[in-house]
Amino acid sequence: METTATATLECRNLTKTFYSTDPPAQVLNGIDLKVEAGEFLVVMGASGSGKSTLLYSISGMDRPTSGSVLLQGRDLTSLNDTQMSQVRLTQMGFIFQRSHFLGNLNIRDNILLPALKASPHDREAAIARVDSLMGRFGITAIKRHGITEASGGQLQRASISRALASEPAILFADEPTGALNSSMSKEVMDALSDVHAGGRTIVMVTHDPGCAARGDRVIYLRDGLLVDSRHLGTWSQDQATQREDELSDWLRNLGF
Ligand SMILES: Nc1ncnc2c1ncn2[C@@H]1O[C@H](COP(=O)(O)OP(=O)(O)OP(=O)(O)O)[C@@H](O)[C@H]1O
Repeated sequence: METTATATLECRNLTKTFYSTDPPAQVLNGIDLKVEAGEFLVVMGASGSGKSTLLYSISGMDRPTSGSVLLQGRDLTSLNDTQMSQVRLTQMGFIFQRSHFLGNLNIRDNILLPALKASPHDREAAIARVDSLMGRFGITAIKRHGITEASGGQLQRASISRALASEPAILFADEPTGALNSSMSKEVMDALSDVHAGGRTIVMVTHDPGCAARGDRVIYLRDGLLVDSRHLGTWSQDQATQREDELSDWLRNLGF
């Protein structure tokens, strides 16, 4: 039976200041957060509140100024760049608002590439995983297509397949539906709900209460501080509207 890799993620007193501006920009001002194994955590807040900076700081894409980040108990801030790259490659998956794919490779080879890099000695297994993921997310029919021949929703599902192909313990998503219309957005969120149901830890930044309603818990940032959070419990499609309405009320009260 397939076991899903999953991990806890914890940050303690996390700060981030960008010194490239004058005056320096203090963007994260001491964030304490624990994401449980298998949890789907959503990060919300007004534009500029520090959501992406938090995501980058806890996923090793950028280094925090101070504080610690523990992935399954291991402090990522103590790793050098090579060690951090290896953790990102083998234990983390990433999805962004716009997927970046190589134009000279078809969709399947784009998905396969990082999986082969993560486990170069296990080519057959990587191919089998990629084909299985493409089937699971409904994109097998376009596997030999070029990047320009896929819709935005298909590309984001390809992006999710690529992120999962190396069997990461945690998936980070930064506005994964930000560039999609509502039906494509639903396709992508259905795929993420499916990933979550499989037990993987997910941390997602979004502006959209409908997407946020998929999570187990939503945290709200203001000026680089975690000012409130809301537990939603397990997602169910039947309660989608109710969950979104409740979240929207909560967000309105927070001034969103
Ligand atoms: N590399 C950088 N150098 C200087 N300032 C930065 C840098 N990256 C982000 N910032 C600043 O940090 C603040 C927070 O940015 P961040 O992208 O984390 O916010 P956000 O909440 O994700 O916003 P949005 O919803 O608009 O994407 C902004 O004021 C931004 O200008």
